[in-house]
Amino acid sequence: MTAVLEVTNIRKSFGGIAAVNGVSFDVQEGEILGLIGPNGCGKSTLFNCILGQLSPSAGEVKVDGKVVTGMRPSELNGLGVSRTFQLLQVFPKLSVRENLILAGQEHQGNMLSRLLGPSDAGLTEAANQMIGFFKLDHLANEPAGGLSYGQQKLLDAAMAFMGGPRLVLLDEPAGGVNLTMLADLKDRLRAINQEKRATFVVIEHNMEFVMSLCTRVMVMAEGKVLAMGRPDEVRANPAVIEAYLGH
Ligand SMILES: Nc1ncnc2c1ncn2[C@@H]1O[C@H](COP(=O)(O)OP(=O)(O)OP(=O)(O)O)[C@@H](O)[C@H]1O
Repeated sequence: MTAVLEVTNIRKSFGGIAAVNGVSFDVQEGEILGLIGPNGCGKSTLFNCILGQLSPSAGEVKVDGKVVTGMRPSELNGLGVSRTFQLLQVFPKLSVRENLILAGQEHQGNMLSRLLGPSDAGLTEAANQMIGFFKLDHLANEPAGGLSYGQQKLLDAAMAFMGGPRLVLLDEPAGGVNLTMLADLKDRLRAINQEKRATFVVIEHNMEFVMSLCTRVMVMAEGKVLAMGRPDEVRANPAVIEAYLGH
């Protein structure tokens, strides 16, 4: 079976600092891989190297067996790779539905259809489905800026799933989200993973969220992989406890 994502020996240095120092892992179809580690250990840099925001100093990235190292984010979108950022990417003045339509257009990456096609690019139905799926029906016509922070994070996650991506990289989806919304977010991510067979990689500092959502967890420390395994294995790993969980 071919992995959806294969990362081999990725390195990225900034000046003299090796932010990512030889990281290899793969993610199988339908998996939810958690990526944890202390601040500054290289998680975001690794994401950015996989997603074309940064070009790695060395190493290779494959999606569905195809080498994509150094591809631009828009090209990766075309291959069904999507992401969220640590900071919200919603447009506050646009409604929830309009934000979803815009995200869908971006994933289509086709400027010509954006300019020449219908104004919703034929995406209203897909946006409505996503609104239903993420239980945002009562907010569909509200400007995103009027939503609570947790609701905006839910919308931000929903936007990454427009266009039915094969692989989604989520950067701190639970950051700053209150407990009630956290349960909703986890529930929705689980459901979309199961129903759409979407594969995720999730960077997250909320340990309870990661351990209960993910099928496997990778721990990074100082630019390297410290541990990889099922949540219970990682929790019990003495090196992980020493480097991270214990603090
Ligand atoms: N553009 C950059 N220029 C110089 N150094 C950088 C740059 N981006 C990241 N770094 C450095 O690379 C290292 C890894 O940072 P990175 O943001 O990837 O860590 P992280 O694990 O995502 O941290 P956090 O959990 O705080 O988001 C840090 O030492 C950081 O200061």
